Order: sequence, then structure tokens, then C-alpha cells
Amino acid sequence: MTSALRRKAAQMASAAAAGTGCYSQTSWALRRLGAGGGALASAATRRRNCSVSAAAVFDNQNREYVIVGGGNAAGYAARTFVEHGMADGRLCIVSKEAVPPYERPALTKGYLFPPEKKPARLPGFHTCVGSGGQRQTAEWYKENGIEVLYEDPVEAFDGKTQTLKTSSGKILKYGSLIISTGCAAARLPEKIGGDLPGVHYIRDVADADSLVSSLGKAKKIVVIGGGYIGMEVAAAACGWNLDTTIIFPEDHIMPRLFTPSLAKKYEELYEQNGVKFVKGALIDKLDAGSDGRVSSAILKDGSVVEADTVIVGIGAKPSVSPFEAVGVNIEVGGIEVDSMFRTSIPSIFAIGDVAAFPLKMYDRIARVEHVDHARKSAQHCIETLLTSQAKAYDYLPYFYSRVFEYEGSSRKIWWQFYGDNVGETIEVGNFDPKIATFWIDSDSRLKGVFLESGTSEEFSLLPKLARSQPIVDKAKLKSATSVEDALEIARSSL
Ligand SMILES: Cc1cc2nc3c(=O)[nH]c(=O)nc-3n(C[C@H](O)[C@H](O)[C@H](O)COP(=O)(O)OP(=O)(O)OC[C@H]3O[C@@H](n4cnc5c(N)ncnc54)[C@H](O)[C@@H]3O)c2cc1C
Ligand SMILES: NC(=O)c1ccc[n+]([C@@H]2O[C@H](COP(=O)([O-])OP(=O)(O)OC[C@H]3O[C@@H](n4cnc5c(N)ncnc54)[C@H](O)[C@@H]3O)[C@@H](O)[C@H]2O)c1
Ligand SMILES: O=C1O[C@H]([C@@H](O)CO)C(O)=C1O
Repeated sequence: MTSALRRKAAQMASAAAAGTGCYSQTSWALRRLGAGGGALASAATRRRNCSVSAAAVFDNQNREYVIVGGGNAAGYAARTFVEHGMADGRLCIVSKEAVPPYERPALTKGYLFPPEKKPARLPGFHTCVGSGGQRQTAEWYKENGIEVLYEDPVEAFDGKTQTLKTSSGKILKYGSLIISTGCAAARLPEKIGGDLPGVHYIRDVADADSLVSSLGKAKKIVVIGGGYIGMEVAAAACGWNLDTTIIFPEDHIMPRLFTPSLAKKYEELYEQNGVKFVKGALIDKLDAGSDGRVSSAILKDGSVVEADTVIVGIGAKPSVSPFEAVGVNIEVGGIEVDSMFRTSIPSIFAIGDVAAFPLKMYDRIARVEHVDHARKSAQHCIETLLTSQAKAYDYLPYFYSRVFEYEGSSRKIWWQFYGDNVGETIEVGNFDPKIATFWIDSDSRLKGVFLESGTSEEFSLLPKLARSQPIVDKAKLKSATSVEDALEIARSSL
């Protein structure tokens, strides 16, 4: 391989010298050759008789494709580059993290199993294993000729000169730029104790490691936020037998998706596992004990909930910096793109959580902060970019969660939701273990569907229903005697 690469580099070097080669491929192929390549590189540079600035740009390492962000979407984008034979020597990933892309959902699931229950650890869950694909370890990136810069976040961006500056001071020139910077966890302000030792946020594997080490010593934990992180971390804490309290401002958990009635079923299950809820409550501040670590949460009504560990899951914010100039959508935040993930600036794309894209089915601009979209948007963007096919992304929203999966838990929870949670709802089943909720609009069209503890065949019906939005017989659906019966009624309306 090295000799083939050396030949390729030599060919490119002479092409570059003649002024006909692809700049970025040349420099990268030479870089892969290391010291020997360096000699070829300087020969090429000399022969080209370049100006100093051209040589400087050459040394500043031109890249044909640069992905900024090394998360879920980046991992799937890299795979698509490889599938099209366009990765080797052409692709660079600039990452803030210390490890190659991984399946982020694992961080609040298998990663938080207690030590005796075989927790998931890297390299076990690098992308693309979450969707049944290959496990792309650091070795995989090397073998496929993909350059990955670790722990070197992009700090500045200049669209005119097509350059990026990283925190270590590297200047990278790109041909095409793919922004996949995802989201960052929303934080409680420092002045109310949001940065105290023992207060955790969870977005990346370093955060998860820090949380695991706290859980190992914890006795009493407070989870702030009743969304995805709150639900998943509280369930994990049950596996560690910790005294757990969830505090949130709304009157039920998962307010973005669950109906009050659905939420009640899950809350009861959590309570059976010993979890306490403080609803309708806002945090006034987090207090520290004499050791400087967090010791309690003080609520706005003055009540105090003691805790030696606090996990904050109060939402995520799209990481648009330093790309604001590319165009941020004011309604949903994030970098605005079209149906092929192209931003308003030629050769700049945005994918995953950070992309504000046209959600064609519902005719609105949306950001979706879930892994299925991260994977599919990455694939769609890179495929259309590399094949020049003008195909619009037509996404069907899909969310899921899985908790209490560790061995020995009284029951497992796994649900899926497809579509849009708008309109009136019909709930069927009593959670023993199944329950289904159907969202139906004023024209009797099924818009969204939720199912807990389905079989794989039942789950596979959900996207068909949500995609085709059939008109359903509401009276018949309401009279369904079981989840199976309700799904059959919905299926017959397709
Ligand atoms: C704990 C947790 C659990 C989740 N569980 C689920 C689940 O069960 N199901 C589900 O559907 N979704 C889940 N999600 C959401 C899902 O993980 C995200 O939608 C998905 O990771 C988005 O992919 P992304 O590549 O857009 O962003 P990310 O995966 O967040 O990747 C963004 C990457 O960019 C890096 N970055 C940011 N700024 C810069 C910069 N300036 N320079 C370089 N790098 C930068 C970040 O460090 C990060 O590595 C979960 C999210 C979290 C945090
Ligand atoms: N299964 C999944 O899909 C999954 C799992 C984990 C995380 N995630 C993703 O990770 C990101 C973060 O998740 P999250 O659970 O933090 O966000 P979320 O939006 O799901 O939930 C945030 C919750 O925080 C609460 N809240 C908001 N502001 C608050 C405040 N000031 N004080 C107290 N509580 C407040 C509310 O109860 C709200 O429900 C999201 O993008 C989410 O989609 C997804
Ligand atoms: O999509 C996912 O990927 C990980 C894990 O399956 C990877 O092994 C996980 O927990 C998910 O929910």
C-alpha cells in the first residue's frame, strides 16, 4: 500500500508541479507518506516555482473535504465517503473529542450500567454499530486514508479564503466543508452553582466517565430536567441503587412528546423503582457543602433537596460557533440548509443536530436532535454531494428510548415514536407491558404513533403508518381491546 501510495503521491507531485494536479489530494497523499513524502513535497514545491504564499498555503495543508465535528453524523458521513471511494487522501475530520465517532445514545444507556452489569465501553460502540454497520475504530480511519485531528476544535472560520483555524493554531484550507458540530448541553449558570464539583452534564464520553466515577461514590442524586436525559439517567441510577429525585418545571415527564396519561404510566413505573418526582419546580440554586462539592438543590419555593451528585439534563443548544456567518435560522436555531444540506454559501453543508432543514412531510423548517436523523442526514448529504444527484431529503421523524435494560431490573422499557405529535390522541393498552398512542388530526389522519414494548413486526408497522398518514376510523380505534387489535385496525386503514 505504501508503494502504491508513494506512486500516487509522486504522480500527483509532478501533476502539481505542472500545475494540473488536485492540490488537496497531492498534499494529503504526501502527508500520508511522512518524511519521504516531505522530500517529494518540497521537490514538487520547488519545481512549481511557487510564490511564497502559494507554498505557504501548500504547507498549510489543503484538504478536499473537511468535516468539522467528530460525532454521530461525522461517523456516518465518513462511511458514505468510503462507500463512494472518495475518502482515501481526500477527507479530514476535525474533532473536539479524543476518540473517533461513536454512537452517542449509548452514553445514557449501556455506558451507565453499574460495573458488575458489564457496562458498554469504547471501542465497543464506535459508529456505525448502532445501525448494524461496521465498527469504525481509529484503525479503520487510518486504513481508509481518512485524516482525523483529535482534541483540536475549530475556533475560527473564514468563508472567503475557505480556511479554518483550530485551537492548536492549524490553518486548514478546505474544498468542501461539512459542519457536523451537533449540540452542547444547556447549563445552569455558574452563579447558581451550575459548575460546582459533583454537578454533571452529559454530552460526550468524557462527561459520561466523570458521571460514572461520581455514581460509584454517590448515595443521593438529583436529576434536573424531565426530558430524555432525565428519564434515562434516573433509570440508570436505579441500577446503582441510589436514592434518586427528578426535578422539573412541567407537570409531567417528557413534556415534548408524552401525553399526560402516557407520562403517568412511566412515572408510576419509576416510582415503583424508588424514584421520587418534584414537579412544577424551578431551581433557585445549587449549594455546596464544606468540601466544596454540591450538597443540595434549593428550589424557588424555598424547599431543599439534598444531593451529593446532580445531573442536569435541561436541553441542548446547537453548536453553531464559529460558523454563525454561514446563516443561523432564527426560529429553530442551527445552521440553515436546503433539502440537500447545502447552506447559503457554496461548498458548505451542515448535517445532524446542528442543521435547520426543510422537514418536507410537514412543510416546516426543523432541527431534529435524534440519532436516526444524524445518520440519515449525513448519508443523504454526502451522497448528493458526491454523485451530484439532486434528491430532496424527505425525513420521517423517529425517536426512541430504551431504559432499565440492565440485568436484574424488574422490567425493561423500550419505545419508539414515528411522525408528528399533533392533534388529538387515542391511547390503547395498559402498560403490561404494551401501550400505544395514536395522534390524529382534524381530518382523521394518523399523524404520529407511539408504541411501548412492541414486537419487531409491530415496530416495523409504525413508520408505514406515520409515513402514509391514513384516514383512520377513530371510533373503531377507541374501541380496540388491545394494542395488537389497535395496530391491526390502523394497518387495515393503510
Ligand atoms: C447522552 C445522550 C444520549 C442520547 N440518546 C439518544 C437516543 O437514545 N436516541 C436518539 O435518537 N438520540 C439520542 N441522542 C441524540 C443523538 O445522540 C444526537 O442526535 C446525535 O449524536 C447527533 O449527531 P451529531 O453528529 O449531529 O452531533 P454529535 O454526535 O453531538 O457530534 C458533534 C461533535 O462535534 C464536536 N464539535 C462541536 N464543536 C466543534 C468544533 N468547533 N470543532 C470540532 N468539533 C466540534 C463535538 O465535540 C462532537 O464530537 C442522545 C444524545 C445524548 C447527548
Ligand atoms: N432517547 C433520545 O432520543 C435521547 C436521549 C438522551 C438525550 N437525547 C438528546 O440529548 C439532548 C439533551 O436532552 P435533554 O433531556 O437534556 O433535553 P430535553 O429537551 O429532552 O429535556 C429538557 C427538560 O429539561 C427541563 N428543563 C428545561 N429548562 C429547565 C430549567 N431551567 N430548569 C429545570 N429543568 C428545565 C424540562 O423538563 C425539559 O423537559 C437533546 O437533544 C435530546 O434529544 C436524546
Ligand atoms: O443507537 C444506538 O447505538 C447505541 C448502541 O446500540 C451501540 O452499540 C445505543 O445504545 C443506541 O441506542
